[in-house]
Amino acid sequence: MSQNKYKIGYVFTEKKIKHQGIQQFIDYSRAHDFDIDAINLNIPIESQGPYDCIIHKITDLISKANNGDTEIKKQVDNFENYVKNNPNTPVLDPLEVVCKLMDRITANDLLEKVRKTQEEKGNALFKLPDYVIKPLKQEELKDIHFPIMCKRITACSSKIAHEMALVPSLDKVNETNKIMSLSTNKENEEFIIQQFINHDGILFKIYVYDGKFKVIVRPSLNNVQCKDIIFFDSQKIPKEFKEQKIMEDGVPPINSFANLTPKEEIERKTQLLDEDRINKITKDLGDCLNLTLFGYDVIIDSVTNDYYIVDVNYFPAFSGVKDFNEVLYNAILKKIEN
Ligand SMILES: Nc1ncnc2c1ncn2[C@@H]1O[C@H](COP(=O)(O)OP(=O)(O)OP(=O)(O)O)[C@@H](O)[C@H]1O
Ligand SMILES: O=P(O)(O)O[C@H]1[C@H](OP(=O)(O)O)[C@@H](OP(=O)(O)O)[C@@H](O)[C@@H](O)[C@@H]1OP(=O)(O)O
Ligand SMILES: [Mg+2]
Repeated sequence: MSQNKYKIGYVFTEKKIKHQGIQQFIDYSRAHDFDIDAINLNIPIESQGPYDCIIHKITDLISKANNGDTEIKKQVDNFENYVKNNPNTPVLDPLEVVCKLMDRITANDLLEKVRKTQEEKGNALFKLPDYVIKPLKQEELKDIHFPIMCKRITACSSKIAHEMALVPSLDKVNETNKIMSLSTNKENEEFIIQQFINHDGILFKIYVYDGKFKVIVRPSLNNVQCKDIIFFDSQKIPKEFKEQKIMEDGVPPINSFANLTPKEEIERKTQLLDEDRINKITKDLGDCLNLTLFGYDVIIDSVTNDYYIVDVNYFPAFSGVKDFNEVLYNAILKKIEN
């Protein structure tokens, strides 16, 4: 090993590693003189270090440990103890901040803090959809304005975190509860009941990496157009737009997601996104979150053109971000050398 090689340890799930981006980052780092390898959480980390820096998306394991998996809890404890006992080893990103994004209430509170500070300075650049935390019972939601999005409080790192429903009206609430409770068996589970904002089916994913950002335009849920509940897995929303197909009767097919949106409509909506405003929002969020890697989702209201942030994630996929490897590599170097 050459003298100036830094030793980097990582903790990512196999799913995350298989993502081209992460494997490419590991290859890039090795080619640029990092001695980078997976940390084995089943044996003492001390015996594998010392590390110059650790990178991770350990939320998956934390989520399983919190749900009672004792073997995985030992792995998480191993990691947490190492971090605690080696305070001079930089961790990208600090666990206590990353964990704040694991439930939608805490994440929303952080977003609200940023929104409020902007408002107090007379410069409110985004809104958050109103929400309440309630069980899915008709009698509990009598005063709510429909349509609503129903999301679980847990935000990430499990299948159920991404199961959600768009509920068009109060009379569909009990039926929604029946279906949502199939995967948890919790009849009285509380959900985030969030105002659905019509946004013409276009979502802007903002990937933030070491202060830089990249906007990716994605299909989203169409404006509410039917009386049925739409159950979906948020990780299975189409990630690309396809050519619009006109059916034989000349009418385009109705679809829950806007992946068939005509090019002109995507362009019209995309022109509404002001990069300068996104730059300012990104900076304010970055100052509050203090994370090297995160992402957030913006939609633009069809009627008012207001910007809404509907989600914030730690270490999203960064697909389509061309200089990701280089920027992350340099961010790690900066952490080590400062
Ligand atoms: N309040 C809302 N109004 C309109 N559309 C919404 C709203 N909230 C979410 N959506 C749509 O549903 C999608 C999934 O919601 P959200 O991002 O909260 O799920 P998630 O499971 O946290 O996603 P991720 O995979 O990014 O972690 C959003 O990307 C957006 O297309
Ligand atoms: O699976 P994908 O490539 O879509 O990546 C998703 C990522 O999964 P990963 O951790 O395996 O990367 C998700 O993490 P968890 O919420 O499940 O923890 C979440 O951050 C999504 O926002 C990412 O979607 P994207 O940012 O691309 O829309
Ligand atoms: Mg999202």
